[in-house]
Amino acid sequence: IALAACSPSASSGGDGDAGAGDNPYGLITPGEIRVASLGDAKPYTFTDESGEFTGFDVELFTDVADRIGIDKVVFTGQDFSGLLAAVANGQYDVGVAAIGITDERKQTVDFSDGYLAGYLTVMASPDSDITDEDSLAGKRLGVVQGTLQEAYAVKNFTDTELVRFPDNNTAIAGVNSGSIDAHFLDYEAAKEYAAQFGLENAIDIPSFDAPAGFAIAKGKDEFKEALNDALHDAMEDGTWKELYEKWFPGSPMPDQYLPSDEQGEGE
Ligand SMILES: NC(=O)CC[C@H](NC[C@@]1(O)OC[C@@H](O)[C@@H](O)[C@@H]1O)C(=O)O
Repeated sequence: IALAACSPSASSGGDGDAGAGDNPYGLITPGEIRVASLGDAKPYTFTDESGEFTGFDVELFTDVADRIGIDKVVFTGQDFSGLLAAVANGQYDVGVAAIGITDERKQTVDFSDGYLAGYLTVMASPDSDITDEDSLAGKRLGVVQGTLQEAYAVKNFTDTELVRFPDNNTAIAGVNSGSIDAHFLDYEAAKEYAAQFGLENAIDIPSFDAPAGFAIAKGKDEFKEALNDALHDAMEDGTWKELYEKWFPGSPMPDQYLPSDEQGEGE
């Protein structure tokens, strides 16, 4: 992968340099944000029938970008396994794809504050006998390479044969064809596939300790701080809540991202 010829922050030099003024966030192309995303992680990030990127994460990030004065946001689909490296080496300004914040990933990239805490889901066909983690022993379980699901399964499902896929679509095709017994993916994406193929959630595992965040290259503190301020504004004025209800109707809503005067109320 050709490293970015010269990262804009290098070319814009230190403070006071005219360059820093027109590219304070060290963007690859001033005035435009290049986003590494996924095409098939509906309803978080996906391409709709017209090929446009959309979904909860896409609309939240686009709102945040607008708040920091950047209205040109270009999304590109990637395999998840290569996404963080592509952000770290300057091919993209940010990664947006329900990317859970973990210490291990923080060795490669920096993250914004968290914006979505939910569940990891093992999904299988209705006639499967998978009902809990123990019943996965001896089974073939799909995981998308590089995901938290892969790391969790390696650590916890030691008697299960893991089959790695580049993306959810190919893994779900594996479940439907019977070549694997179940697939391990994100809760809301599982709900979409359940509706589409009559598959079911067999196990839901909380991932509240690894909320999704926007991934950016290390050392871009001005960009990170601007994203965080805008993200918190979007939570405080109810934009986050509106998008959550639009894209995850009926799902339990974590209250830490609601306007402060709505926090602490019932579930
Ligand atoms: N887009 C993907 O396939 C990402 C899969 C996986 N997402 C986990 C997660 O960020 O999904 C959104 C929320 O539920 C988070 O709590 C969760 O850790 C990961 O970060 O590895």
